[in-house]
Amino acid sequence: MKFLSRKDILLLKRTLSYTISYRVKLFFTLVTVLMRIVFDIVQPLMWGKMIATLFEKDYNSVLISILIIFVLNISQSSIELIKSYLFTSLNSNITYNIKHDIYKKILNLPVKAFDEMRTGDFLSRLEGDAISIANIISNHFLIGFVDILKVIAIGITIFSINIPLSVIIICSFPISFIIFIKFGNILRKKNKEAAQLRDNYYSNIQQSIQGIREIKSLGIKDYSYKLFSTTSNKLKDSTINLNFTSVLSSTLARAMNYLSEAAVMAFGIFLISKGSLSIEYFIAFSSYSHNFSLALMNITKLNSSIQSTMTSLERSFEIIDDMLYSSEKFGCREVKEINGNIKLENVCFKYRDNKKVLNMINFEIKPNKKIAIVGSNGSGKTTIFNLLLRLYDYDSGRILIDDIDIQDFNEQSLRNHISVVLQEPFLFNMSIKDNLSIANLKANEEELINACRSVYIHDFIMSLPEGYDTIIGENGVTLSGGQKQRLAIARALVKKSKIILLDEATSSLDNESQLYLKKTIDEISKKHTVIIIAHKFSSINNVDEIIVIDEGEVVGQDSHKKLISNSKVYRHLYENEFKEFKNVKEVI
Ligand SMILES: Nc1ncnc2c1ncn2[C@@H]1O[C@H](COP(=O)(O)OP(=O)(O)OP(=O)(O)O)[C@@H](O)[C@H]1O
Repeated sequence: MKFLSRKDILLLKRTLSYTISYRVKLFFTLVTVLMRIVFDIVQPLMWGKMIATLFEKDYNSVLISILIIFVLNISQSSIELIKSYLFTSLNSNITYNIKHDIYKKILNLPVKAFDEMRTGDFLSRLEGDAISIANIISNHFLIGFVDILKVIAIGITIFSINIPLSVIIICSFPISFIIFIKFGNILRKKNKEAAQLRDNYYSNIQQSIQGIREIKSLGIKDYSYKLFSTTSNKLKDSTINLNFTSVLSSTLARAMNYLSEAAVMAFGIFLISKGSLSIEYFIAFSSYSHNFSLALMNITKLNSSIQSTMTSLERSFEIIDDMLYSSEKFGCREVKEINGNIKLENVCFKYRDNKKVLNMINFEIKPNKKIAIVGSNGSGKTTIFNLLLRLYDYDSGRILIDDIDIQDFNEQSLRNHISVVLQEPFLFNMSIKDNLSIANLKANEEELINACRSVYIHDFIMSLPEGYDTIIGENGVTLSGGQKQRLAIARALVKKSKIILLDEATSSLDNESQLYLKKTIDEISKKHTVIIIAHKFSSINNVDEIIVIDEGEVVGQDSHKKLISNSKVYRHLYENEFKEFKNVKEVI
């Protein structure tokens, strides 16, 4: 047998803290609950009284009783309506708050968390688990509290009517208690399994939607459908199994209740025949005994119900309370303006406990310079960007911007001064104007247009029917790769970032786009420090300097001319690209 552990109780306390902001609503909910209990006690007495007066042929009293029962029923329904509204409102508000807390934490999680967890895991916690927590409060705590009050109130009433009959009802309690304790552990385990299957299910859907182009072009729709069927089938079976187990435990406990209710009936009729119990009280008692054993059963079930939802609690609070990953930490220095000088001193970094990805990286980039980083695949170029953006924290060394350690910058300062433009930039499913101004809500129309002119995309935007108000589809599907990159650079300009990091698109750009991008980089580097991860040598012939990375180390920093004669690695990379180009020409 397993009861709630200390950790579980702490989690439940944390859950209860969500009701604090709704204490007025909670108070009125409890008032309606108390009123409902009063009705539950008065009504059976009225029925008993009515039937007793019917036997006595006192029709006036029968009519009065019917009227009272009618008024009671109407009042009870009205109270029930208010109670339902309050319950739903409490439940929805708490779910809303929990979801907010989870979402806020997700935004503050380090990027490492997203490397290790799947998007579906987050969705599953945000959707499935948050709702379960709110259910714990309304369905378990509140209804549990109601049942305790019911047991006390009805218990006092039935014991005052007849003690032996009341003892018979109570006899079923220990057995149903054992049933629920046993099932509680099983349900907790089954719930954990269901939560994992729900994670898989959400991850699978998210991957399929995100990778729909690959699924279609690879011709693997059947495979994707099969994967979906398998995960959703497993989730369906697990949900059916979970619900069946839950209903089975209630049914077994109910069977015990029916047994005690039958015993009450038999013994009650025996007492009536002996003249030691009136019909009026017997009728009232029968109704009480049903309500009483139902409430008693719910109390005994409380442990197993809570056990079964503990998994959701654990999973949600793992995120909310930073138990899986601590939130990102930034310095508190607000740096308003920077010149754009970047210095890396002895920087070492590894992603996990594997080999070093960057080893003793040292270089300096002066303000308003245009620098290219080159190196073979996996040499660590993107990782340098990741560290500059503080998406990951380096293990040793220092990164300085204008001689200030980037760990001292507060989040806003760092994010404002550095922008990154990825190979496939993410554009939001909204107008071009909104996509630009999302980075700086204070920017006026002129600033947006100037930014677009600098990246040579203004004329293209104006050629669109809706101009700057044109909605671009999710991920900017209506734009070409080059247009997306230029728009993303314009966004960085609107943001007024002094440092722009650009991961050049490898092969997706046509010649015209490449030319525009080159012109864009020339233009923006007059006022910004620009670092480009270059995948093609053709695009770096007019940069100020080139940094060569090899297996996580800087093996050269100079102009193209000097590197060609001094750096073996650079020469090798250059010749390789030239060789590939020649091979392609030969094939053509
Ligand atoms: N999130 C990550 N978790 C673990 N290892 C990673 C992660 N990102 C990159 N790596 C590893 O770090 C190394 C450097 O990767 P990085 O992306 O910085 O290389 P790159 O030079 O930008 O490569 P490419 O030219 O192919 O884009 C690689 O071995 C890669 O497998």
